[in-house]
Amino acid sequence: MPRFWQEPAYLHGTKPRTGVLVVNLGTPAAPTAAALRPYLKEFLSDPRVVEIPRPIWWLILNGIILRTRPAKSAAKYASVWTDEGSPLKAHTEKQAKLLAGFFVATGERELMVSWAMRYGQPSIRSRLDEMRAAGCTRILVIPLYPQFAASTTATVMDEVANSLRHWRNLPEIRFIRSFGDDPGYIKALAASVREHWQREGQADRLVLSFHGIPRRSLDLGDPYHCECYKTARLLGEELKLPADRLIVSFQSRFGKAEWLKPYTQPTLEDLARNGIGSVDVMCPGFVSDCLETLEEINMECREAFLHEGGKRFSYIPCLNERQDWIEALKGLSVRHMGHWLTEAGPDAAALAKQAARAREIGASA
Ligand SMILES: C=CC1=C(C)c2cc3[nH]c(cc4nc(cc5[nH]c(cc1n2)c(C)c5CCC(=O)O)C(CCC(=O)O)=C4C)c(C)c3C=C
Ligand SMILES: [Fe+2]
Ligand SMILES: [Fe+2]
Repeated sequence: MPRFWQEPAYLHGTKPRTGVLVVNLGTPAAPTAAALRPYLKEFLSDPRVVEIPRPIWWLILNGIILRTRPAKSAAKYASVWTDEGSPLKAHTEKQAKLLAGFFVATGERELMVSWAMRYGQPSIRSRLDEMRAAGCTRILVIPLYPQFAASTTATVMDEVANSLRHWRNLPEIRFIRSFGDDPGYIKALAASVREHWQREGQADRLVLSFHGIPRRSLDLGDPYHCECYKTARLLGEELKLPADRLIVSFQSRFGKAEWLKPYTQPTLEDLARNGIGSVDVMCPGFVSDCLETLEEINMECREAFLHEGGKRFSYIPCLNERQDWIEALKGLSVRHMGHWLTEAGPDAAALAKQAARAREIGASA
């Protein structure tokens, strides 16, 4: 009988390899209209991102948006592009490498840490394939969105499931659903605010600007809005900041429909008009600086605030490569991996039996 079956190492009692995949939104390959078009097409074709019925949305997307937006967005991307490429990509890659370093430092050498983008490259599917080739039988997926939204976190879950449709022998999979109330994440945010205050002094208001979603998503039950407010409350408590000094707003409105309010830019303009001279602005819904923070907040919103009479606009960067944040990410990963770090695969015995049976009947396991 030909030996067309193969026993993987984990059937012989070796601890299975575990993969940790951090995933961010995605970004164009270059700050050009030609690179923006396929990125925006993939992103905005996702029915979780734009919920307008398909024939109508297809016409709007292809007939209007993909003709006009790529050039406009490319100019914005060009204003924040770095020698390392897109800021979002550069930060995500560094965060994954630092996380891997933390695991090596604490002796978890069997862990494979990788990063992917939900839209664009490197794709989730290609990274999962690499993990399979490396022998990972357990995979923890960490969408880098602190607050859950169907248009972000759930799309990562969709894409992981889609990718696994092409596998036969599936790994164990876990997702970190959200971490907007994780004490490590909140403490890292609070530390970055305190350090900023020490350097630059405290402004009249601390504005927390989160990425928006359509108002309709909230009405249909999306928990994102509540999770943003929870993060804001916990951060305010950690900073012992009186409630009237803290303002929550939502940025990056897309399209004509109503989105979560209050909108960030009009909020900042109102503050300036009402005599609030200085603001500290931070974006806790993004763990990596990107177009939406560096250009929309630190350029467009800064200009709008100063134009309306504001005196000092101070942007507090995202957590990026802060050590306390990477430690928080490690803590989150370890808690979610649970017994994976200490026990052999729970189904190793069952798989061994299955392989023996397959050998008996001459089938492929
Ligand atoms: C942090 C969470 C995010 C949510 C929620 C979100 C929802 C959402 N976004 C769009 C449309 C666009 N977003 C764009 C950029 C962008 N969005 C996020 C994060 C969230 N989006 C990030 C991190 C980025 C920056 C990417 C980068 O490369 O730096 C863009 C592209 C830029 C542009 O043309 O303006 C669009 C478009 C929708 C429709 C939506 C929810 C329904
Ligand atoms: Fe977005
Ligand atoms: Fe934007």
